[in-house]
Amino acid sequence: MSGTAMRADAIRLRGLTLGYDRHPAVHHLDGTIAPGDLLAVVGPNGAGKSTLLKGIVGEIRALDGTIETQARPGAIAYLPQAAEIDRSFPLSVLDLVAMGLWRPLGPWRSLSRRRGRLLEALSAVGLDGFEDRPIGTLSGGQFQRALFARLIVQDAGIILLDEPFTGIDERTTADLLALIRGWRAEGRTVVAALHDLAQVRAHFPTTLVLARRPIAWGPTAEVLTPAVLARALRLSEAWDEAAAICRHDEHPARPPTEDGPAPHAHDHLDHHGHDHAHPHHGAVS
Ligand SMILES: Nc1ncnc2c1ncn2[C@@H]1O[C@H](COP(=O)(O)OP(=O)(O)OP(=O)(O)O)[C@@H](O)[C@H]1O
Repeated sequence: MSGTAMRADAIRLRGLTLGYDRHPAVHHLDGTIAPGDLLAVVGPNGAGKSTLLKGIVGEIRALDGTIETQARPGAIAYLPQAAEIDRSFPLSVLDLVAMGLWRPLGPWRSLSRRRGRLLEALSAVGLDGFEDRPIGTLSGGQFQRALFARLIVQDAGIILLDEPFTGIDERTTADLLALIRGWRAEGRTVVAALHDLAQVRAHFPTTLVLARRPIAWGPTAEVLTPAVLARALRLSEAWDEAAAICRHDEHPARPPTEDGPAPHAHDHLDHHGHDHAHPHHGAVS
């Protein structure tokens, strides 16, 4: 980690639809993730949280709309859900952390001159002396610490975390949350998909509630209300998995912008909800 102040770039979502095989998983996303924000993305299972993070990092392409950021390639770091990471690969902890340097150095450059920086990152996550351990021998918490060390050496302005604390013990979670606070203090933007709402309330100043589309986005205390959460659950349950893509002019919503968030955006139900307020379902050709 450079330790110096960073100027992360804003991430602008405009009429964004993301999905798989032409079926939207999340749609009608409009808004701006401000530089230096610490944003929690919450919502029921299957609400589209992981899909949004994958869209921002460029792992999947937008089916409609755009994601705009001035961030250069490599300036966005991404921690996938633990279940998506193969730990059987025969890597040492140091090799794993060194993968954070691939973008700037390329995979075959000598790491010997960087060893100090890698060891420093391991020390920052409480893994002193673990550098030669095969990753398959680490506990879940230790492995997550090693992945955070990889994020540290990646030194990105924007950091996306997909359920970073699921299945992780309290002590490790507290240590990793402290690292995240440090990243924010350095001016980095952090976006995390999370399930623990108490944790969100305690540590994340801004929240986006997703239920296949944004239900609310703004200051956490204003957004995480029982009414918003009930609505997210209801809309998520009513989602039609086989739906095609909507035209983006079907959903005039007041998005959060740099001028100020819209914590109660989307005060209408759509065709995926119960009242079928938008009966058309035009596929985008
Ligand atoms: N690779 C894929 N191929 C097809 N559909 C997918 C794929 N990945 C996710 N989906 C679908 O997209 C929808 C949104 O899934 P996503 O993983 O983004 O939700 P989530 O909010 O992260 O859920 P969870 O909290 O359970 O992790 C779901 O219906 C899911 O089945």
